[in-house]
Amino acid sequence: MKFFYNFPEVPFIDQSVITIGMFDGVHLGHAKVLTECVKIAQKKGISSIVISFSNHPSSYFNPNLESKNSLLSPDKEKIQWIESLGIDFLFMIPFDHYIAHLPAKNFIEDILLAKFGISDLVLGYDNRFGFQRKGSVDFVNEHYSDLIHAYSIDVAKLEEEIISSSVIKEYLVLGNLTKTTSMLGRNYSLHGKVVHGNHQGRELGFPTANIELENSDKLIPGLGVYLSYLKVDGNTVCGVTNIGNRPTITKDKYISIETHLFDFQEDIYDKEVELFLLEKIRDEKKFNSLPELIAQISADVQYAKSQLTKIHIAS
Ligand SMILES: Cc1cc2nc3c(=O)[nH]c(=O)nc-3n(C[C@H](O)[C@H](O)[C@H](O)COP(=O)(O)O)c2cc1C
Ligand SMILES: Nc1ncnc2c1ncn2[C@@H]1O[C@H](COP(=O)(O)OP(=O)(O)O)[C@@H](O)[C@H]1O
Repeated sequence: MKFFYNFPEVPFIDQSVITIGMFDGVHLGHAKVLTECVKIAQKKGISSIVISFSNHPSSYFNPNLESKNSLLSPDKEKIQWIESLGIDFLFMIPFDHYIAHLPAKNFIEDILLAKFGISDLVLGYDNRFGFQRKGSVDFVNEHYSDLIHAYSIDVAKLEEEIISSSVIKEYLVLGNLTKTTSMLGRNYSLHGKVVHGNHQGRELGFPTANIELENSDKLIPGLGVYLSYLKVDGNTVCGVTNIGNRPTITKDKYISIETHLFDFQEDIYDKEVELFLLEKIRDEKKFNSLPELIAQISADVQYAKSQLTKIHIAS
């Protein structure tokens, strides 16, 4: 797959199937839409194109609502997941004044037709595009049916609940990894680098790899202790992760993400890692003494190890 951060200046291709959307998280609902694009493209022998945005439309309309603007999948991850579904071209354009005010008619005529020779448009059940969200399957069928076949993809649900990026974000904030995993179709993960902490973990008997996130826009799940595994140097190592401000030791203002890895003694400072979260074990707590914190972490480790006997983690 090839990806670009701007629309091409000149006509790019003469026939294509296109979908448009933020696709944050590339969850199972998104996968249905993207897979349909690939299917149509293969059947017709044409290219599949995704038009997405490098910033969330909500960050344009509500720039101050930071929590709402965090992403399940910043660019790098979005590119990876969209590519894995077989899409040919991804355009991640800034959601700016021009895009926000571009009427659906111009979106279709100046971009979809002029630059990409669109023959098929696939949209999710509630997907809209163009100024005031006027662009839809009905709009295309009404005005452009001689040029474009427009398809709407059925809503994807999990146990009667609509799968959506905002619902997944809510589950992550609540620490519900079971729902998150089922809606994403994979484990939620955080990319980052192992950095130095206060070097206290070792003294407590539980060294922790402190992870600095690669992307500050990435949504951090709710504070607490999680059953998890870490990919480092091509190896998969299980452990327990604390996400929080460590009220027992020092109430940090910032949130730290730190993982104690099982049966592991290596120095992994400065390594690039991917941390996968499987299950929330408990909320973070302020203990009255260090021995109480240590006893609780021991219990967390014991519980996590017993859970790990019941699940398979692909290496
Ligand atoms: C599994 C696990 C659970 C933890 N739970 C708590 C907690 O409930 N409350 C707390 O204040 N700190 C908690 N911590 C954080 C420890 O206080 C932290 O690991 C210690 O401050 C070492 O930090 P360092 O890596 O910067 O040296 C937890 C850490 C781990 C690994
Ligand atoms: N079992 C382990 N789990 C996590 N990190 C480990 C482990 N064994 C060794 N390490 C290394 O030790 C570091 C953590 O030690 P710690 O005393 O908690 O220091 P820091 O406060 O800098 O994180 C990790 O970053 C990693 O390089």
